[in-house]
Amino acid sequence: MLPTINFTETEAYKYLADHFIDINEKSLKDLFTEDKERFEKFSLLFEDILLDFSKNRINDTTFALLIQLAKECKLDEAIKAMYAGEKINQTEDRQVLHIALRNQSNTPILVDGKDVMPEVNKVLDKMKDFSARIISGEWKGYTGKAITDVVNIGIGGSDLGPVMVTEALKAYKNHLNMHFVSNIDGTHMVETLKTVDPETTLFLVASKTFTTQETMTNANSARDWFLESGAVKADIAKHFAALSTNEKDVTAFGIDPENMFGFWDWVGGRYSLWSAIGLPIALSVGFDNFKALLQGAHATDQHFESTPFESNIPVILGLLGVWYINFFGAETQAILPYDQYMHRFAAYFQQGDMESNGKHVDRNGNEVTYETGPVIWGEPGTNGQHAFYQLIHQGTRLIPCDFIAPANSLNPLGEHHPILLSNFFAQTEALMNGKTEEQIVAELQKDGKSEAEITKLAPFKVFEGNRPTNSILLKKVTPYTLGSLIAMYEHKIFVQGIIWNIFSFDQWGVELGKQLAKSILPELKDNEPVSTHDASTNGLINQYKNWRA
Ligand SMILES: O=P(O)(O)OC[C@H]1O[C@H](O)[C@H](O)[C@@H](O)[C@@H]1O
Repeated sequence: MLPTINFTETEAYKYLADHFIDINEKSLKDLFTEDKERFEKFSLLFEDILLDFSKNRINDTTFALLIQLAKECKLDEAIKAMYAGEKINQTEDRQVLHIALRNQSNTPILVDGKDVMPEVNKVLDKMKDFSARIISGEWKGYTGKAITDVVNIGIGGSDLGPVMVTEALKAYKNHLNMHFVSNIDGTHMVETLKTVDPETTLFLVASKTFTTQETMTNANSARDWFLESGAVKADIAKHFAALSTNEKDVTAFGIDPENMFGFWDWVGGRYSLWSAIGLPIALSVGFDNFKALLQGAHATDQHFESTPFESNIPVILGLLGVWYINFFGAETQAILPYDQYMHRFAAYFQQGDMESNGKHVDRNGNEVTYETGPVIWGEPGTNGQHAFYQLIHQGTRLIPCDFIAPANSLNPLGEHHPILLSNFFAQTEALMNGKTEEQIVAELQKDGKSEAEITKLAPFKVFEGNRPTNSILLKKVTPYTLGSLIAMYEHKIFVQGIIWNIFSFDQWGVELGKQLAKSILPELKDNEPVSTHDASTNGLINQYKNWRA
């Protein structure tokens, strides 16, 4: 069982609330002037990842109080409970053991007294064997040709992780063409099928439950398309595999259980890329790279489990988020990777974070009296700079940003990478220091502007600065480093969920819309006007019925 402490009633919270008044007066610039050791104190090197959190609105006292907050909220007990396989997903009565999927040390992890590692390793071995046969061309389609294209059909956690990682690791990719169909919008499937050949395409039906409406509808359409190509039912075994926990429905769909890659209900959908759901990753970059991804995540898991909070990266990232959300009133968190390959990283953590911590009821079942999970958003640099950074620099909201960049490019092309990184360094510096009115005036005077022009323009050109950022510098984007980085963000989400006293591993909030869609679907069959809903919904449905061809 997880502790159920209201963090706003802790000693640390009360001190932090007072201390916030002091810190809120201070500029980051002053904090750097006051403390020459600031970078050394507030940065951590973990293997090939440097986290610099010195450009945050904290000082020694803030840091100590945040650590105290984590301790008072019994974060240590919560971490132990997760690693020990306790059923910390209490509303679904399940363990939370994505750490077992990447437990490369292979130490026993018990679920209801039974070590899960032999099963985990069995599926990994099956993935290894299967991916090798597909990649080498030994596996043949129904007309004897090797597989050239893989279409993953899944949504949410059965899509976003594999998409994000296969994109992030594109530089390590083999000849297989990867496609991902998630949306129920027929366009997604139709446009994908236009580019593939049934004789050389492998479909992966990825669904933890194997009941998700979008995925099952897409999978049925893919199977129909395949059978219309001249293939017969028996050929399905050569072109369809399932990544699921639900063997019964996989078999009913017509997929050979031999082609089923299983996982378990103690793997949350948004934490499942390390399981059989990661098969598209293993196919795209080879199993050794997939294993390296797991190893990187495992290294973070060990760090998170055993490092004192003061130098524990996920703990620090989580606490900084709490500091901004609950004391400064920040509503969002931007994730800004300066790496084109990582262009889906923020989208991935939109599900990871917002589905986990978008909760308004605490672990006692009471309405919370404080803010919880932030809105996660972001785009790769430098594109974002030319789009929304204006608001980050000069808008009215405080937006904590994580800047992520690799020191080495996987595509060194002329001066591109130094230019990219100069922007990465410049942005956090600009956000911190801003630009004062005196600096602006001096600049305008130098440009020969008149006093009248200077007075008119200066206020618009001031940057108040003092905007907090984390910088995460990676030596290079490798499968291992990426695995470590993803796991850091996962555990950060866990830390925040514990502090906020919410359940991070259920997702009841996605159910209502699904239920209503199911009851509306039969109403769309005929052209009779509906009157069973509110006026707005009736009006929309009836206009749709009028307009549809
Ligand atoms: O893998 P599936 O069972 O098809 O689920 C796919 C997705 O569906 C749901 O809407 C959940 O909110 C997600 O957490 C999940 O990842």
